[in-house]
Amino acid sequence: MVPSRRSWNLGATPSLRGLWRVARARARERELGMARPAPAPASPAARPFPHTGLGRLRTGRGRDTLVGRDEDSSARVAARPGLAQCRARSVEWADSGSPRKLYLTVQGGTDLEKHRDLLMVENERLRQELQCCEAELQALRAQPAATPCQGCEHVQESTQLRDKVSQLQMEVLENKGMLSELNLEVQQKTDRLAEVELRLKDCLAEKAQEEERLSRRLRNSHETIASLQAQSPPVKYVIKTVEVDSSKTKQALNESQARNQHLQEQVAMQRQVLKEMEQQLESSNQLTTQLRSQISMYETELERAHGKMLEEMQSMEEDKNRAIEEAFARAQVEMKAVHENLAGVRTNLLTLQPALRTLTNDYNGLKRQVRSFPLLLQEALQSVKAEIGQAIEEVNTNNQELLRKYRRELQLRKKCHNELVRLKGNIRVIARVRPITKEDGEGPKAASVVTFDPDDDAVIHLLHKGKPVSFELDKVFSPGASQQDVFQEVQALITSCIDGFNVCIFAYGQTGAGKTYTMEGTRENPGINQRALQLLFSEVQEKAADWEYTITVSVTEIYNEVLRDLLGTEPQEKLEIRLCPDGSGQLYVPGLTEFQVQSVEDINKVFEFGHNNRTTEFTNMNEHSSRSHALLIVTVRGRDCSTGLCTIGKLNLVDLAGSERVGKSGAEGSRLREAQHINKSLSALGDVIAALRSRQGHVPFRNSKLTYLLQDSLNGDSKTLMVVQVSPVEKNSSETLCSLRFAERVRSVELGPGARHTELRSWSSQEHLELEPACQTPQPSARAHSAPASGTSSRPGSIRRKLQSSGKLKPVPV
Ligand SMILES: Nc1ncnc2c1ncn2[C@@H]1O[C@H](COP(=O)(O)OP(=O)(O)OP(=O)(O)O)[C@@H](O)[C@H]1O
Repeated sequence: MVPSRRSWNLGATPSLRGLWRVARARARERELGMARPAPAPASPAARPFPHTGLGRLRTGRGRDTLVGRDEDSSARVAARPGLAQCRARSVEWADSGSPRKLYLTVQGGTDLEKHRDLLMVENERLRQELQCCEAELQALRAQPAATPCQGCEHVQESTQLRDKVSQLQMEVLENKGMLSELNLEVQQKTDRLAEVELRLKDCLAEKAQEEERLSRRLRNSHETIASLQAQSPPVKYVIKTVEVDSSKTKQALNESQARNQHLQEQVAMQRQVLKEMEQQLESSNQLTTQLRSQISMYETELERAHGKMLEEMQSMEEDKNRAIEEAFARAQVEMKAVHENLAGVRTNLLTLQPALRTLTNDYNGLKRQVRSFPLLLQEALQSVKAEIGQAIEEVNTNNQELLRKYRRELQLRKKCHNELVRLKGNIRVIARVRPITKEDGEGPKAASVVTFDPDDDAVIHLLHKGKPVSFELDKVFSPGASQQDVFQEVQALITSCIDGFNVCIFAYGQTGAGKTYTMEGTRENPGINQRALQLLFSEVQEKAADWEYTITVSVTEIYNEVLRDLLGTEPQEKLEIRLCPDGSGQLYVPGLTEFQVQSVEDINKVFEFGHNNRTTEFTNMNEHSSRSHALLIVTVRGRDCSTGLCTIGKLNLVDLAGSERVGKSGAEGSRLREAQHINKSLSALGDVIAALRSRQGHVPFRNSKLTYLLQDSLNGDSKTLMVVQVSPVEKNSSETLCSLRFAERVRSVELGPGARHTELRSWSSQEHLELEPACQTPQPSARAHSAPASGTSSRPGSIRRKLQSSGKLKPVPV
């Protein structure tokens, strides 16, 4: 009979140690518990294997081998092809030199053992399959890396496949771990089973020995009893002994039976344990089956992935080939075209060569020219420069000449115009644009919309709502003009007052446009009023050798259509404008205070006093808005000492109240009433101007106190000048437009040439004055005196008389 050899991979040394431990424990039990002689001790290598009772253990060269002989299982084993197959594999595997392999050949074996063997072999097979899978995986992993990438999509898919493969690999690794755990478990169970089997066999052997011993003793006893019964007298004694022996034997028998019982119980228990273990093995089997199915699933997955990858690679390869073919075809076509072009170019080259030669010659000629060109150019430039310089000089000279002529013409034109104006008696109108102040605010609304003509100082341009509008007046002063500049323009008019002319200068414009600044000015920078009086003083002083002059001053205001005396002791008192009863048609204001001024200090005091009494308010447009029309009336009386010629001139300096749009200024209550009065009187002024312009028979002077008081200045023999004040900012452009339009209308009004008021009589002759019939006007009150709006040859006497009677001809401290 051919000995069959079953082999297991017992895995590790602990399994052997466990077996030896069990064997030792059994021996110790026998020694101590059973008090039976233990089997002869043997070295682990030479000791017979307790479970099989066969074989010996050899250890060497990194592997443990247990060798024995199986005498009866070869037929059974051979009946299992799986086992036969796996045995072949195991041998093969062992030959590969893997360490720690044990080959155990046993005699016989239970079904359980066979089953266990199968499991182990199956485990082994699975492990080997796993290894194969790993190897395949490695190969698959290596393959895509070597494949050239031909497109982003393929790369992505191959990356996905790689991921999938690595995932599968991970799963295989996990399964491997599980399998090795399972192996371990199977190993442990096998150990335990072997241990239990050992114990069971020991027990059975002990029981058989005991039974044999007892039956031998019983047999002996029976023999002894029979021999004793054959003897006569001592039989009794022997019987007795036998009885004694028999009871002892019985006791031993009982004990043996009890022990037997106990051992049988133990065997039953062990069987139970075995059963449980079988069940556990069963479940292990199931688990193994599951794992196998999983592995096969993974394999399928792997195969599919591999197949897909191969397909991908195939398609990529095809794409690559196709692209190469297309590129090749294209390149061929292009090459063909290039060849054709080349042929054409060659032909051209052949024809172009003569032309090239000509061109080269031309080029060389040009090169020579270019080389000499800078020199030529420099020469030409120099001559041109010289010519240009000369021309510029000529033009400049011409320009200068033209400019000079133009300016002279302009002056001449102006002079002629002024003369014309003087002859025609037009009202002269000048405009003054104030600078932008911080009260104007900031932003686009506070931007300037007024521009000037650099060549003509009589023109002003206004940008109103995006449209440019131009105005021509007699003179325009820009914001940079000083008080002195403005005064220079009017001083000729003022000095004519010394010669006996009536002069009226009034400032007109919207509130906050700078009327008061122009007329009164500031303490440091006085306006027309103060400068006019200073000029008059200096002029009369110059003429002092030949002329005697007296200068008197009255200050009045029209507030809410009420005329008030600002130098009087009772400024609230209402004054009236009356017609001179002399029938001359002249006007005078009874009760108006008149101060004779002899020095600049006197003037300052008068102004201060008058200023303090003037009605001003805060408005949205101006912090100190003049709410009234203010009039400074300066009367200059002169007498030529040699001829006795008397002159009387009157200077009316009027600071009109500012027109304002009620809504814009935010006026209400008494302020609203003020504004309404101001606007009413200004519109009355407009009506008067319109009537004068259109030469109407009736001019509505009496419609307001203002026009009534200015009647003499606007109608008749006065020289009148209007200063129209302009705010430059955008938000006031509407008011500026109105003011400038009004100024243009005023400018076109012809009043007729001014008349000089002279008389050959002595101002100092009281009697003469008393005898003057024209001046015999009734005195309205003890202190009331007139300040006629204009003088005539008959008026000076009456004025003087009135002043003398009031005692105010002398300077009065203010
Ligand atoms: N030419 C100028 N240079 C410097 N500041 C000026 C000039 N003109 C006007 N201003 C300033 O503008 C402000 C308004 O001027 P002003 O009071 O003279 O206006 P107004 O026309 O008299 O106003 P209202 O009619 O309300 O009395 C003042 O603060 C004044 O100092």
